[in-house]
Amino acid sequence: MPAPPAIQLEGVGLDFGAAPLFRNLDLCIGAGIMTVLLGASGVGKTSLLRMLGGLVAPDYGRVAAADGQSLAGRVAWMGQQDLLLPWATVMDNVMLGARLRGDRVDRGRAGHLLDCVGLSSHVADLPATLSGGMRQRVALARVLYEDRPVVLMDEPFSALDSVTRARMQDLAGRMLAGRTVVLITHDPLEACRLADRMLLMSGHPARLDAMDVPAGAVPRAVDDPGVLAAQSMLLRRMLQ
Ligand SMILES: Nc1ncnc2c1ncn2[C@@H]1O[C@H](COP(=O)(O)OP(=O)(O)OP(=O)(O)O)[C@@H](O)[C@H]1O
Repeated sequence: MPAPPAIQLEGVGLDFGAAPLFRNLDLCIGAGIMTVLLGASGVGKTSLLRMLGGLVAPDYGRVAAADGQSLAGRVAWMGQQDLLLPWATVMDNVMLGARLRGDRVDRGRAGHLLDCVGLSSHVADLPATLSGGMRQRVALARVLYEDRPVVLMDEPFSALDSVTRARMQDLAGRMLAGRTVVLITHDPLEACRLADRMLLMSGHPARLDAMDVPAGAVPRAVDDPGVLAAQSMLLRRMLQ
């Protein structure tokens, strides 16, 4: 994998209608680490992620990789909607990006990733036959298959039951290590397990405050005392 870049936002402003969502925002998304974004609904987390991925252009300022190269082709995206093609099998959905680019597909690797997300018996199924949580796991396998240095994830585990969610956090924490990852979540435990850096967004226009991160390598254990203490502090802060 090519070296993962840092991503720099300089003087970024974004307006939707009259209300400014961002004004003069300066932020560096660290290279090769997992940055977790938290904040109330509607504060602008998805909009920030979309700017990082080049899906929305800022009204002011610039968003660019710190290595000076284009971000195009270096980003894998996992949105709130799984965006699975309804007429393609689970296996074909995982390899969709490669097919669309005309790259050689690797069924062995796709099968291995589907095994990792617990869907090895569903490779030939169509998405409509899966539950919401299973579809989310297909989308996770697809992001992992893309093998990109930058990975942007918008509430990737929101539809999962708590046991499967903990397993997918472990998998994502291990398999995305060393990449530049930005993950949005509403779940303080998820944030404390996965964050190398944690940012809490609040206000209009939005500001970003760095929160303390528990010690230890990602993914941290669900019952790690440092994780549990940080989780309750974070929840208290989010309630304010
Ligand atoms: N394309 C758009 N056109 C107009 N307004 C938009 C657009 N996209 C987002 N907004 C508005 O910008 C604000 C922030 O939306 P955004 O989806 O970024 O919030 P969020 O923090 O990710 O929320 P959630 O946690 O509910 O997903 C909201 O008020 C939303 O209505």
